Amino acid sequence: MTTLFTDRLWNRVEPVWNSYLEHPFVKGLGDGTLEQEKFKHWLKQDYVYLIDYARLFAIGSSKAEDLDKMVTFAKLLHGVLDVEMDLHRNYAAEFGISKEELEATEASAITTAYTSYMLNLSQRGGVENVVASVLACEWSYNFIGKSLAKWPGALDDNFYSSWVEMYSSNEFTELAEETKQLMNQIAEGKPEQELARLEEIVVKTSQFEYMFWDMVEKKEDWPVNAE
Ligand SMILES: Cc1ncc(C[n+]2csc(CCO)c2C)c(N)n1
Repeated sequence: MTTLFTDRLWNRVEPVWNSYLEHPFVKGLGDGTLEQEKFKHWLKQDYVYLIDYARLFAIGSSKAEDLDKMVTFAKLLHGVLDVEMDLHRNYAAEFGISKEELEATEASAITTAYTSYMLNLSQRGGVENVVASVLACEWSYNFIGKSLAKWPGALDDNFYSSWVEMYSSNEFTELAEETKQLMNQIAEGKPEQELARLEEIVVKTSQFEYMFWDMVEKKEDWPVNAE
């Protein structure tokens, strides 16, 4: 039996992703104790992150070599803009933050570095770079959601239960599975050197995911106030 490329990736990223579950921000989401000011920082930074993230799918759609892949990217694009970002808009409304205010958030240093890394790779390469760039984000949130959903009380009604519900939902599991399948299709027949290069992208984006959790935990923006 041949191993899937995503199984090989899993072996590399598992230790990094397990570290997310030990991170105070993620633990706070799971046990419902996360400080709301920290969550607000995540909400705003993640909103502007998702705007650039959505562009990645648009790039993927334009670079797709067949209609099937074009449709997959378009579906993923819709998933970000109309499903995932609705979660953010709903939470923002509870905080009294408008859509416009969310959208006007200035991206922090880490948000900028992370989205610029993915956009640069996706603009330079073909669909393989796009899929390698988006994979860890989607799959790791689903991994976190499903892990937290097993924690006692995580799905009981608390401020963060809809977060856990959304990222562990069947709909998001399917989106992550679809992206994994796409990665496996694209990896098929590629030489080892190319597979190793794509693997590095998934490892780096997984590291960026950790940095993002840490940035929101510390409510970081930019290191020096230049107002
Ligand atoms: C920093 C950061 N990383 C990953 C996600 C999760 N995510 C991004 S796109 C997508 C799939 C379709 O919307 C998912 C699950 C996030 N929100 N923020």
